[in-house]
Amino acid sequence: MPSNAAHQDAPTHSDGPPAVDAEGLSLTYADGTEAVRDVSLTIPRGEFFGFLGPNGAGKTTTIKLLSTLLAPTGGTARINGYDVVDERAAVRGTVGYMAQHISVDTELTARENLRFACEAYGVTGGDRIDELLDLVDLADVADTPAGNFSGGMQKRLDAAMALVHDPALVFLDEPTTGLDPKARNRLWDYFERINDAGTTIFLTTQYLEEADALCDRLAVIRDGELVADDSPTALKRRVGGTRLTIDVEGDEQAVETAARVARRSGLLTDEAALETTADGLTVATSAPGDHGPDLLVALRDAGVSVTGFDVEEATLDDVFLTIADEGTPGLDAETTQPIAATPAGSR
Ligand SMILES: Nc1ncnc2c1ncn2[C@@H]1O[C@H](COP(=O)(O)OP(=O)(O)OP(=O)(O)O)[C@@H](O)[C@H]1O
Repeated sequence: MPSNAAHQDAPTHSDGPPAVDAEGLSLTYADGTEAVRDVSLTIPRGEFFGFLGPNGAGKTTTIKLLSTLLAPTGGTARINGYDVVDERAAVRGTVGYMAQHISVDTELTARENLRFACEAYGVTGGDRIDELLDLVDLADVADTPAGNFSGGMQKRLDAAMALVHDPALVFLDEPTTGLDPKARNRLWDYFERINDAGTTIFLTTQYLEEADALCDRLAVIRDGELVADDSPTALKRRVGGTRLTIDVEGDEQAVETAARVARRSGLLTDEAALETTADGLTVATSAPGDHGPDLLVALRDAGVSVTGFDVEEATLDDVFLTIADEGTPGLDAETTQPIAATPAGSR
């Protein structure tokens, strides 16, 4: 536990005020760049929250505002109940920050790096170090210089260093960029373990697959403004959720017959979008279970011969691409600006 008195006020990570409660948060840099504009966001304790957006959208600036590294030029934010301007020390006692760039000292061993982080946070007692080494699977190499570690091991050590004071909320700024899939998967496990233990996680990532696998909720920022805020499933539903593809035997007329049967079957809910293709039909729907099998039976009963059937789940990539192509259909009624497709490149 941290020595910080403010943190000790919070009985457990799951109790108390929201982890993040921001209202109209804004930051304009000295050169006039409006990096964060009027961002309002509430993150309940214990949530695994994903913050997405293209390069330069304002993700890191938002994290810096929420972790008190920058002071807002507008709006307010409370972190675990503490104000980011008036109670900076208290906020810092309740948050951990894993920055984009690895901050481990490669000359020091894993244990020495953690000891150093403990000193920086004023944390006493060695138990926490062993616990963290175990948690990130570095106990066996605790006394090896971090310079001998792989990139993934250094990232794991870096993450452990952000946790020495047992923060209620941890910011992970693109923690897996540049790692191979195996190392990334290991870090995912670790982040899930931290979250399962009650720590709120605020993750920025360039990998939509990562956001999809880990996050309870996602917000998307573009040009400093929030343009979407929902669960991954809800975001996918809003761009069609699942796509059924049904191929039928015969010519254009057979396809038209199939479409007519499907429309009249009473099986398609209002939100389902049916389109004809050269080979048959596609149905974009958020409730595939309600349509698929019964629809096939209805077609067969009407004498339509089905030659192929496929079900494809929408991905977050579809969400991003749809937003880029069409503006922000259904994502946020008040939004006027589309966001770009998956951000590429790294710092
Ligand atoms: N110190 C600074 N002074 C002026 N402008 C800045 C400064 N830091 C960042 N910016 C600008 O603010 C905007 C938001 O930058 P920020 O780093 O928050 O974006 P980001 O979403 O984290 O991007 P990335 O994915 O590339 O890390 C960008 O236009 C960036 O160029």
